[in-house]
Amino acid sequence: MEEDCYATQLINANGEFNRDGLESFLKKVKLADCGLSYAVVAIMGPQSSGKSTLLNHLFRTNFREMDAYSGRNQTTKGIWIAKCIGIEPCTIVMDLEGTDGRERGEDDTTFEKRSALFALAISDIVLINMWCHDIGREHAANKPLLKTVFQVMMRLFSPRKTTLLFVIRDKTKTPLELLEPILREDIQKIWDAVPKPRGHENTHLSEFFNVVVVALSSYEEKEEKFKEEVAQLRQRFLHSISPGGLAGDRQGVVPGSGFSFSAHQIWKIIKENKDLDLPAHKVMVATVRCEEIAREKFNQLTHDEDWLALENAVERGPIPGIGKKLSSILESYLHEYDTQSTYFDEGVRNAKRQELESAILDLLYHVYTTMLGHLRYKAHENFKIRLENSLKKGEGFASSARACAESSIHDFDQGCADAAIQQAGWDSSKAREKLRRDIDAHASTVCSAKLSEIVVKYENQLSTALTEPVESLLESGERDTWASIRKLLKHRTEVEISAFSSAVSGFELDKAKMTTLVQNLMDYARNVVVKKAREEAGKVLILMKDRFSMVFNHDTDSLPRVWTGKEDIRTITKEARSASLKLLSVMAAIRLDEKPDEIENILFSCLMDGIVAHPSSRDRSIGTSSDPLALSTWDEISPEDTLITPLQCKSLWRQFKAETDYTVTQAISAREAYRQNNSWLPPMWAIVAMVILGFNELMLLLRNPLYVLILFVVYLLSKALWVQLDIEGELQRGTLAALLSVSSRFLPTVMNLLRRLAEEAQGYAVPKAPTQSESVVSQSFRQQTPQANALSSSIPESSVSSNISSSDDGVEYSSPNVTHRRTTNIQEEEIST
Ligand SMILES: Nc1nc2c(ncn2[C@@H]2O[C@H](COP(=O)(O)OP(=O)(O)OP(=O)(O)O)[C@@H](O)[C@H]2O)c(=O)[nH]1
Repeated sequence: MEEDCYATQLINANGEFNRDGLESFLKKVKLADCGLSYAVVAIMGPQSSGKSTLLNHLFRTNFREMDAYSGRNQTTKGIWIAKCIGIEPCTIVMDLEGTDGRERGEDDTTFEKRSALFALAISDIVLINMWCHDIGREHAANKPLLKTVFQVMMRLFSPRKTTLLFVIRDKTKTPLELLEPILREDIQKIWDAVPKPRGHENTHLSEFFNVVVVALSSYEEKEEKFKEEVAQLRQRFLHSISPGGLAGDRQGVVPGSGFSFSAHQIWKIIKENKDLDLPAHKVMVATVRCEEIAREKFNQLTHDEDWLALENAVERGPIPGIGKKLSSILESYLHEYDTQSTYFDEGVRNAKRQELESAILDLLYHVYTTMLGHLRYKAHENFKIRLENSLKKGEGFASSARACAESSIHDFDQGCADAAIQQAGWDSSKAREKLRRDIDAHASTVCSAKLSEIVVKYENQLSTALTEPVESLLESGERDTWASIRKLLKHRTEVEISAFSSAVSGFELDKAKMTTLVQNLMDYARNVVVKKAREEAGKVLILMKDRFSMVFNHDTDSLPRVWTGKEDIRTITKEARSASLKLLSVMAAIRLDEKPDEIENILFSCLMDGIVAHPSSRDRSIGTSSDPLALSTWDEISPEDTLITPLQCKSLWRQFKAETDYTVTQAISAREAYRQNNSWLPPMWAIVAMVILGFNELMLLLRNPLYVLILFVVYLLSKALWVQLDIEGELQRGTLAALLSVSSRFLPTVMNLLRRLAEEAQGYAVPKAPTQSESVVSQSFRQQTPQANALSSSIPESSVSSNISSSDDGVEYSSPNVTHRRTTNIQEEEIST
C-alpha cells in the first residue's frame, strides 16, 4: 500500500492557522518521534508556475495541480503542508500560495511577505520557482519575490543560513553554466538593494543563504526529460540534513514535538507584525514544550497505577524498600522527560527538569512523611516493649532505657535510610527528634511509675516497722519512751533508706533527686510516728485508766492483788496515778528532736503534788499566771509537736481522777470488810476483863466434876450448833446479819437436833443428813447466778468461800469484797473496750 503524504492546509487564504490540522498531520507523520532529525522544505514562486506539479513529482505528494486545459487560475490558496514520500529523514514540504497572482492584486503583497517570512523562519530549504525566460529581465516576476525574501530575512535577526534553491523552469538551450552567473548577479543586485539593519550593512548574502541553482526542462513539452531531471534533483533531498547536505545550518530548528507550537507562534508573531527573534523564539518554544512535557509526565505519574497502589499501601502501614520504589518511579518519569525534551534548549530543558523533579518530589514527600510516621510509631512501640522486657529481667532502669532508646532510634534511622529517596535529600531529623522526645517522655513516665512503686513499697515497710512498736512504746509510757522511739525511728529509717538506695541505684538519679527522695522517705517515717502518736494521744484517758488499773490491781509480781487489809492503799493509789501521769506526760508532746522539756515535772508538780489537783481549785487556777497548766502551749514544744495542751492535761487528769476514785473507794471498802470479817474474837481488853471478873466462877467449875461434865455436854451441844448453824460463816458476813440469820434458824436447828437424838435413842436407823456446812456450800454453789459464777472464778478461791453465802430464802448476796471484784471486773471490761 502506497504511503500517504497527508496533505493538509496549514494556513488558509484568510491567514488563519490550522493548529488542529497541523497537530493531526504531525501525529500521522510521527514528527515528535523524529527529534531534530527532520527537514522542512518550502516552495515559493509566481502563481501557476508549476510549483505543485514540481513538488508532486519531486516528493510524490498530491498537492492540487491546475488542470492544463482549464487555464491559468490560482489553485493553491494559503499554505499547504505534506510529507515527502520516500525521503529520509522525515521531510515536510510546504506549498505556498503563488505570488504575483492576478486574483489577489496589489493587496496580496502582505500575504506574500507573511508567507515568505513564515517559510524562511521554519524551512531548511526554500525552493524558488522561476521561469527561465525571467533571468536577466528587468521586470521579471521573481524580482519582487526575491526582494520580499531578502527584506523579511532581515527581520529574523538571525544569522541562520537557509538554502535558496532556485529552480529554473522551462530551461532553454542556453546552458545553465551561462544562466547561473546572470541569475546570481540578479540576486546580488536585489540583495544589495535591500535595506539592512544596523550592523548588517556590509553583511554578505552568503552569510544568510546558500544559493543553489538547478534548471528543469518544461514539464509540458519535455515531460520525460522533466521527470528525469526531477528524479536527479530528488536525490539531493535524501539525507539533506546530514553534513554537506542540501539543508542549511539548521540553527533555529526546533524538535519535532515542538514543531506545531513553534510554527503556530511564528505565524502569530508574523501576523501581529512583530519582529521575529528566532533565538528567543527557540527558547520560548523550548520553554513551552518542556513545560508541556513536564506537565504531561507529572499527570501521568498522578495516574500511575504503581504509584497509586504505593500511596494507598503506605496509609495502611510501613512498606519495606519504599525509598527504592519511589526513586524508581521518579527516575522513570524523569527519564521519559529527558527523552522527550532532549532536543530542546539545554538551559530550558534542565530548568524544567528541575521543576518537574521538584514537583514529583513534593508529591512523593507525603508518602515519605507518612512512612516516617509509621517508622516513628513502630520505633516508639518497640522501645516500650524492649524497656518492659528489660526491666522484667531485672536490669537497671537507666541503662535499660538508654540501650532500648539507642536500639529503637537505630531501627528508626535504618528505616529512614530505607525510605529515603536518593535524589531528594529529605531531612528526617525532625521526626527523629520527635521520636527522641516521645521515648524520653515514655521513659520518664515509666521511671516515675517505677520509682513511685519502690517509694510506696519502702513507705509501707517503714509504716509496718514503726507503727506497732511505736504504739507499744507509747503505751508503755516509760521515762525513756521517746528516746526509744527516736532510736527506733533512726534505726528503721537508716535500714529502709539503705535498702531504698540500693533499689533505686539502677535509676542513676542525680544527687538532688536522690536527696529529695531520701528526705521524703525520712519525712514519711517521721510522719508515721507523729500520726501514731496523735492517734495514741486521742485515747490517752483510756490508756491512763488502763495503766492505773494495771498498777492498782496488780502487785509487784504482776499477780492480781487481794485486799487483805495489809496493803497501803494510799501508796498504791499514788503509784498507780504516778504511772498514769507519766503516761500522760509521755503522750503530751512529740519529742523527736531530742530537746529537753519540763512537761513531766510540771505535770507531777501541778497534778500529783496537788497544786491544781482538786476540782475546787480549778476556777482559781485557770487564768492565773502562776498555774503552768493554764496555758494552751508548752514552753519548749512547738504547736506542731504538741499532742495534748497543758489545759487539756489538766482536764484529762480531773476526768481520770473522777473515774478512778471509785476504784480506790471500792478497794478501801474491800479492805475494811476483810478486816472485819477476820476479827470475830472480842477485843483483848474484853477477854482480860472476862478472865478477871469470872475467875471465881471458873475456879468453881474446875473444883466440881459435875459442872465439868455439864460444861463438856454444853460445849458439845454448842459445838454441834456452831457447826450446824455455820456461825463462823455467818459472822464473816457481818455481826448483825449473822445474828439475824442464826436467830432465825436457831430454834428449827435445835428441834431438829433433839429429834434426831430422840430417834437415835429409840433405835431408828436415821439416814445420815448432810452436814450443815456441806449443805450450805452446795446450796450456795447451786444458787449462784452466772454472774456470780463469773465473779467467783475471777477472784481467789479463799475469797469465794468467805464472801459468798446464801440466805434462807435462797437469794445470793455479796459481801463488800464481792462488790469490789465486780467493780474491778467492770473496769477491766472498760479498759479492754
Ligand atoms: N510551461 C510549463 N508549464 C508547466 C510546467 N509544469 C506545469 N505546467 C503547467 O502549469 C500549470 C500550473 O501548474 P501548477 O502546478 O498548478 O502551478 P502552480 O504554480 O502550482 O499554480 P498555483 O498553485 O495556482 O500558483 C498547469 O497547467 C501545468 O500543466 C512546466 O514545467 N512548464
